Amino acid sequence: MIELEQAGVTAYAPAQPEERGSGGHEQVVTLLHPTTCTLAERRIAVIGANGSGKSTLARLINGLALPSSGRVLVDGADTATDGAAVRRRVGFVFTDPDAQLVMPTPVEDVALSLRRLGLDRAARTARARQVLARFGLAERAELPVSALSGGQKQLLALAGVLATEPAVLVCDEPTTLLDLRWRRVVDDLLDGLPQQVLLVTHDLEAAARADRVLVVDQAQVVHDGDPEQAVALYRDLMASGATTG
Ligand SMILES: Nc1ncnc2c1ncn2[C@@H]1O[C@H](COP(=O)(O)OP(=O)(O)OP(=O)(O)O)[C@@H](O)[C@H]1O
Repeated sequence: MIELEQAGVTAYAPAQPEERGSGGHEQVVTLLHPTTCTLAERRIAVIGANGSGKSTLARLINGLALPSSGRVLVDGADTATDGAAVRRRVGFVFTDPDAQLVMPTPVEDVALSLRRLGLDRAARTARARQVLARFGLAERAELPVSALSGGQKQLLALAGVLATEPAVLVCDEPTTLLDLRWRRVVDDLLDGLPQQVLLVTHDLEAAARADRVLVVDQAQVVHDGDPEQAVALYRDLMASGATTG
């Protein structure tokens, strides 16, 4: 269970160039206004305009971003004071798989993720191969990661995160870089997972399949609940053209 209790995020932004000469100071900007919600549904989607605060909300959940006010709990563990426990529970998949693939080959990359399970090297490698097979990557286990297609890299990034069997999976636009075929593969995979999944997405079809949808607009959660209403509100916001990050 994910709990946000008045969790808000602010950051310091540099003064605008025209203000610097006249002694302009850094400004505090709000990336997410204080937000309270308890997320227990199995499939949760977060939608909203570019720059609205979706990634900030997602990053709060595994402690990649810490709240400037309030707190965030995952199964009772506070992201600010118990970050290691939170990261063991919450896997995070980035939009760009290159941001998280660090080893030369797929098998080594997945084996690296498995390190914290306390397995020895041979067991890690054997387990990594099993995981890769599940993701249709068995034949590519020893290829250079750079030789994989974008879709295969995204699957590999997902494989590495899911290999550690997190209780919660947070995905920040995991299909944005993919063609329709690979998007379907990843969508099907995410839909079939037993874990709780929080998906940040611009894909309204994927959002409509969720149990609960949060719409973020101008650093604020402006809708939390029914997927159909959420998608309609998002379309209205886009049509009005008033939305900015
Ligand atoms: N450290 C920071 N300092 C200042 N502004 C920031 C910082 N981090 C993010 N922002 C700004 O906060 C806003 C929200 O960013 P966020 O990444 O959460 O948006 P998003 O809804 O995920 O957008 P997108 O759909 O484009 O990925 C953006 O305008 C971004 O530029």
